[in-house]
Amino acid sequence: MGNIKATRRSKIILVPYPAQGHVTPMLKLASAFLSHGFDPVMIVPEFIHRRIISSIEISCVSVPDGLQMDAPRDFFANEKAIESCLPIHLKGIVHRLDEDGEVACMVVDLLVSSAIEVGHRCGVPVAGFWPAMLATYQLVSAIPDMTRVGLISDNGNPQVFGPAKFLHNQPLLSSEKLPWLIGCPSARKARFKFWTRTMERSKSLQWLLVNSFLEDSVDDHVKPQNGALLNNHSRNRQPVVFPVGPLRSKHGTLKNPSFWLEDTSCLQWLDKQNPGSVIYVSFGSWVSPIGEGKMTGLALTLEALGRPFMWVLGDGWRKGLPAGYIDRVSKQGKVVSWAPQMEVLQHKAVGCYLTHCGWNSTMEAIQCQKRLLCYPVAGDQFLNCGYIVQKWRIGVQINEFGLKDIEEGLKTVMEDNEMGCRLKTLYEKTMGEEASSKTRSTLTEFIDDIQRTDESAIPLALEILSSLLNALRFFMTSLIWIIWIGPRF
Ligand SMILES: O=c1ccn([C@@H]2O[C@H](COP(=O)(O)OP(=O)(O)O[C@H]3O[C@H](CO)[C@@H](O)[C@H](O)[C@H]3O)[C@@H](O)[C@H]2O)c(=O)[nH]1
Repeated sequence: MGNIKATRRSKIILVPYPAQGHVTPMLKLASAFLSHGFDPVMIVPEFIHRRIISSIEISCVSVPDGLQMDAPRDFFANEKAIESCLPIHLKGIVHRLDEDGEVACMVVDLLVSSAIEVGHRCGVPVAGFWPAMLATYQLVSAIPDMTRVGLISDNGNPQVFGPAKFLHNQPLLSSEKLPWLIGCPSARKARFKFWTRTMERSKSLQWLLVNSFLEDSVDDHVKPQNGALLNNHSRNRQPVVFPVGPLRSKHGTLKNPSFWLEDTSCLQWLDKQNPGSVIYVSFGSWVSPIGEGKMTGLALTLEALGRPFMWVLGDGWRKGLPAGYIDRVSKQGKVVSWAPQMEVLQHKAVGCYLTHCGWNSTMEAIQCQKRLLCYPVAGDQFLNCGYIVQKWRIGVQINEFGLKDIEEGLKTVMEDNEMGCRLKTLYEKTMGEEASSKTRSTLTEFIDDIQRTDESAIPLALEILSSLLNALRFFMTSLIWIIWIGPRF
């Protein structure tokens, strides 16, 4: 690969979805572009910009989202901001950054699909980004096929009931757990509409970078060359998929992209616990609270287990904790609002991780080789859980928070010696030396591709210019003929 700085197009604009689980992998991608010699520029709403700007070494531009600074930013508030407020501001930023034709490409999280259209309108090449598992992308991109064969209705409601294989080679998934089936019927309908619009817009993309490796789910794809995948499973046009994950941060460029202050006192607490004894509990950053009844049940069960536990509980999650609970369990359990999760998972005291199965947390657990107790809550988490439990067998699913349920789950994960071996094998397969080098070369392949597009754009531009000049010459000749020569006959 040539030196990018020596060429004109050195900027890559990255547009993440405004949530921690999306911004973190996008920053890791930005960091990878930086080490390839590009100047990555992240575009984030003001409320995120304020929180991360001092801790990252990637250029970051803030954009208004039209919401009050302290207003809740749930899925639908974000959707409104992305559809109505982002495009106009983003267009101005892209024009400014591309003033001298410096932008090589825009990388847009598929969940911010209005930005795809902005990129096209500004004449900048656009690549999509999928921060989660390839299998989930395949599942949502199969929506038209699923509707056509009657698996789901036109509104996304399942027409089959119970566990089913929605795509060949994927684990069983209950039809009620399809990624858009969240909340009341009108919310489900609105989410399904969001996904159909997202996938429709993504058809205009030439490339899709996925924060995932080749899971056992890609036989609907053919491999045209090296690491890239050409999706041929649907009649619909699809972008070429580049599995560039799981993305990991390069030291120095990403100190701490956390939206919230990390409570590092939990690390000293972990230092005092016996190796492999602690249950780490966290439901990520984006999941809505699971309800007061379930919270009470989980709190009492963790206490009754008599084992040390560390629990991440943001303010909104504390409703349902028994009165005085945190003080009462303080010898046995450490409760924090936000933790330095990677350091926690790397700690030898942590024996297993009770998780919501968010994709980033799943990859971090594999990286740190921690066994999983899975309690998926919404969206892609059920499919991720299917892979963890049915395919990779590195964890078990917990359906209830009763003492017996958790005790049995713990027994299974902690006493299964083979599970440790499977985790090690999976780590090697996904993040070992060979896997990392493959990931790097897949990213290089993508970069070569955008540069080829850039080079081929110059002859195309010259060709268009020459056609315009020919047309102009023809017009002028005709005009001269009409004005000067015509009247003489
Ligand atoms: O105390 C904490 C808790 C979490 N994290 C980090 O926050 C991220 C959480 O990401 P993830 O596990 O993917 O969960 P969510 O934040 O909930 O992510 C949303 O986005 C993901 C990527 O699309 C989806 O897989 C999830 O289902 C969706 O909820 C991870 O990097 C964690 O290390 C911390 O740093 N400290």
